[in-house]
Amino acid sequence: MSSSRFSERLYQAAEPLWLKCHEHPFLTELSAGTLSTDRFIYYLKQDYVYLIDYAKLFAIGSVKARDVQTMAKFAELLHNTLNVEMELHRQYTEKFGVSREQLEQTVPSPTTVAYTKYLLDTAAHGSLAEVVAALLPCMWSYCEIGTAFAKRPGALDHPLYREWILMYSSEEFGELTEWCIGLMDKLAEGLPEAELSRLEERFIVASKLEYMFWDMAYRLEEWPV
Ligand SMILES: Cc1ncc(C[n+]2csc(CCO)c2C)c(N)n1
Repeated sequence: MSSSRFSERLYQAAEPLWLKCHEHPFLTELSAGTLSTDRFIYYLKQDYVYLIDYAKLFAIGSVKARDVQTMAKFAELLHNTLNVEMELHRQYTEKFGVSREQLEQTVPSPTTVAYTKYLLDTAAHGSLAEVVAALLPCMWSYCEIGTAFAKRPGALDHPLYREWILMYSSEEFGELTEWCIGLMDKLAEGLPEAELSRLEERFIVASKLEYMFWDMAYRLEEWPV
């Protein structure tokens, strides 16, 4: 990756935050197969309602796109989120006796509200480039986590966490992430520094919210009142 690419600047700015995610006990325990199931179920339920809002971001990306190819790619991502990623969550939670209705009725925690509303605010008020900057850490960081975990000895042997790791380390998911990174670079081309730093801010805030999401799940966060 050439250093002139805007995505490289984003990566460097977010790297310390992403490393903190890799070191978070939720993820180190997940990759070691020792994460408690109550934490994992809590995460899946919160992530399910998170993904409902996140999917809307792809729909809005499709609306804001300037060409049919980009529209189609966002539609593919929307389809993938609703039917592949959320299906994994439905299958996982079914094993623990949580129905689809219960999943959909999950009360979003404070961190889930913060993250999803931040994304939807970007979609409502931002340019297509801002939307892509805000959604990219979610895809890119999961791709990095999935790929790193798949290489760890024994990580794929765990009967519960295997499917999760396989999904995020899959080739198809890697290609979708690469496409989003490429789109970010294309949209950033020729923009003035003031605009670029606005994009960087969206990317960094979303990266911080990614960290907070892992932490929320580990703490089984509840509303204080
Ligand atoms: C908090 C949180 N952040 C990122 C993802 C990962 N993710 C969300 S949408 C999407 C793209 C295609 O479905 C991916 C990879 C998640 N599940 N939950």
